[in-house]
Amino acid sequence: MQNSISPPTSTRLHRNVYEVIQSYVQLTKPRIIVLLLVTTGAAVFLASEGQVDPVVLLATLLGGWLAAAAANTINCLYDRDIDQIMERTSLRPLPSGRVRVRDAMIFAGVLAGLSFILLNTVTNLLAALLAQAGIVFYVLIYTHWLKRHSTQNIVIGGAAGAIPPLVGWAAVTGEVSWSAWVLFLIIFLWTPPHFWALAIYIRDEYAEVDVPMLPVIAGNEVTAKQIWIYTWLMLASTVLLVYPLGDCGLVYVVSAIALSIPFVKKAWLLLGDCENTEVARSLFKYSILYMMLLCGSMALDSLPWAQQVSYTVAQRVETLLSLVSLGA
Ligand code: HEM
Ligand SMILES: CC(C)=CCC/C(C)=C/CC/C(C)=C/COP(=O)(O)OP(=O)(O)O
Repeated sequence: MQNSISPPTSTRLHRNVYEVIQSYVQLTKPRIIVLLLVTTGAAVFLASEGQVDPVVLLATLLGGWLAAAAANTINCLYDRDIDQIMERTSLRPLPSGRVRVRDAMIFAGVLAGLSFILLNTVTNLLAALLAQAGIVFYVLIYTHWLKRHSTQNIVIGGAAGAIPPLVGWAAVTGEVSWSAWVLFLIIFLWTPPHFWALAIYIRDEYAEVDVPMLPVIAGNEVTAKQIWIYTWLMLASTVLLVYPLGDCGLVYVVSAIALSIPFVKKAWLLLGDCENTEVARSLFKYSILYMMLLCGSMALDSLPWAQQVSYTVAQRVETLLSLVSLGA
């Protein structure tokens, strides 16, 4: 007989199924994947020059999601010892025992395999191999080799997080052009301000588990200076899509300039007040919004109406300049 206080068996079963699914989803670090996919999507739009094939777009996003989910699951497996100690990560599915190690391994293998099959079948081999390279780089170079051994861990290891746009570009064109490498460069240079801002306000947690993040070893002042330098390098790299590559036009230019102002302001504030964790938190949060909107502006800019706007404005400017030079 059913106990009058406990919920009926079917409700409990539903709750259990829901909790299991939730645990596996958490293992993939889903919120981070959203932004990785936004960068992939931007590459698909740019490479398609306004003629996006919805099947390619969907397959690339799904394949990219599967690969990133596999990479994050393996990272959770590898780091479960330190994740158990850090407050921020202690409730993750592996340290809290909600998912078994063996099951997580199988899950990661299945995700990686499905990613390869999907990308290779619907797009091409290069895109599939690049996604697998992203997993290998993130797991071996970042998680295994650098994370616990170098203050430059996220600079070099951060290259893994810059691979998704290469996957997107390759999925559309079958190759990786200069424009794809510029997208890679933008995300590569964005990663230090993104992560070190966070590392400044959770420095003690990393110190507790002996992970040599820059603020732990070199202090906040050095980290804030590095953030300042990388911010400018990253902003300079965003120009390359306009000149010399000519991939983006007016919508992107206006957005990139507007979005860069708060970035510089927050990095500047941190430079002057590097112990202020609220400023660091605000820069970390803004770095995410910045990348999301910058990629959105690239996608918008690739659409025919935006190309038309850029063309019309360029023509008017040219006419104006020739009138000015005639008058001079
Ligand atoms: C080595 C490079 C990177 C490191 C070490 C890093 C590290 C982190 C960490 C520790 C967090 C906090 C996660 C948490 O609270 O559990 C975070 C959040 C986040 N990261 Fe990164 N990150 C890197 C690169 C990237 C890249 C390339 C992207 C996407 C393009 C990205 C997107 C995000 C997003 C969207 C969040 C917020 C997640 C949330 O709202 O919970 N990160 N990052
Ligand atoms: C193409 C492809 C599949 C590329 C892989 C891209 C990828 C999964 C990037 C993740 C970057 C990231 C969130 C690092 C944080 O790891 P962490 O271990 O420092 O974070 P934690 O302390 O929160 O665990």
